Amino acid sequence: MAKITLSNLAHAYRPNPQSRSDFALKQMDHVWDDGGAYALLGPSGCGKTTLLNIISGLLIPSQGKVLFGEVDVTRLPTEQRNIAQVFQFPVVYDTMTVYDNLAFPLRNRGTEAHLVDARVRDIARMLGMTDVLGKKAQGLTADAKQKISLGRGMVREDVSAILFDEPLTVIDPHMKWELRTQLKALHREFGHTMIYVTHDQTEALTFADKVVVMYDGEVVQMGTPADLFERPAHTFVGYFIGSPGMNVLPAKIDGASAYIEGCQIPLSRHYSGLETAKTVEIGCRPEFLTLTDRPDGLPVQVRRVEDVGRLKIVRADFFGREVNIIAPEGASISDRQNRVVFDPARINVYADSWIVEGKAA
Ligand SMILES: Nc1ncnc2c1ncn2[C@@H]1O[C@H](COP(=O)(O)OP(=O)(O)OP(=O)(O)O)[C@@H](O)[C@H]1O
Repeated sequence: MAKITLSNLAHAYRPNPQSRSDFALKQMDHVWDDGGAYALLGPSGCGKTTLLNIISGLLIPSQGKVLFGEVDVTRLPTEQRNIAQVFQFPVVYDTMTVYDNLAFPLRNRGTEAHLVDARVRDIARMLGMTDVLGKKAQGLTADAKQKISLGRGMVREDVSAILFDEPLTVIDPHMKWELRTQLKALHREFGHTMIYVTHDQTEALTFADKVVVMYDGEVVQMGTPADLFERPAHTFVGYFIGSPGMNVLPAKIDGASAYIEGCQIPLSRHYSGLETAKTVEIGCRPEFLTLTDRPDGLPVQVRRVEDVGRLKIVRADFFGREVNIIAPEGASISDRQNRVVFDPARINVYADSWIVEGKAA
């Protein structure tokens, strides 16, 4: 296992990149902890695969270095990087038994038979595959085959990192939850450094200790699921994480107050120096807006209420913009509730899409 350092790293597919927009991966500096579980999360085309390919050795970056521990691997081919990889589609030998498939990476390295046996049985137990160890892979379902691929990825203890590229794509929806849970348990038990690429926020948030959110070739935030929820560093993280995402509204800020169409919204922190920003916005998650009939709330018009079981999502018009408000399951929503109140402690301020810290008010 190894710490992974990305130093001054950037990549352009075109030769002689001139401007920032020529880079599919914009310059980044990160250190990922030894034994950490990281998810690379972002929409299609944001650069996840480019970054993963640089880490796995499929791609040599146009700039910067990749270190595994203290070793510079930037130009080493994949087979010399001591990594395991799990892809979108199962990579298994159909004519071999499940046992032999799982044992393959260890036998390939000359591991002693009794150690192979112990490890294969351990992995099979964690994956719930003990009963099928003697069966040929041929004839197993796609789910079961992908479980074998996951197991093969995890079977070696001495890899620097395990890279997962959207590994649950072929898995039936009801099995996804189970496999995510198993992967998390495998990580807890074996402590590998893991990097998991996905565009699915649920997968990223349940699997990773740290989620690396990418947008337009850039890492816009690396944080725990709680960081991403509570303090999105960029408005994109606010939109992308959460269902529905954060409400982002243009506002004027004066000290510890935000103003929208002249209406005051109190803030819990004091802000200054925003005059030079091209855009100033406040962000507040639907969970921290309350629909009310209190006269001190701001005017809002309910357009639609979606009952999603555990809660209700209220879609409302707020000065010509849609805002989403989450109401409790049992809340009855009437015409009299035509006001909204923001929780001051849960409002973030953004200048040119990036969060502004502010000072204690
Ligand atoms: N071989 C290539 N040659 C030129 N441009 C490429 C190449 N591969 C990717 N790109 C471009 O680089 C950018 C990042 O692509 P990348 O595949 O890394 O994104 P991604 O986040 O993995 O997307 P997806 O989830 O769709 O796989 C995109 O604009 C893409 O068009």
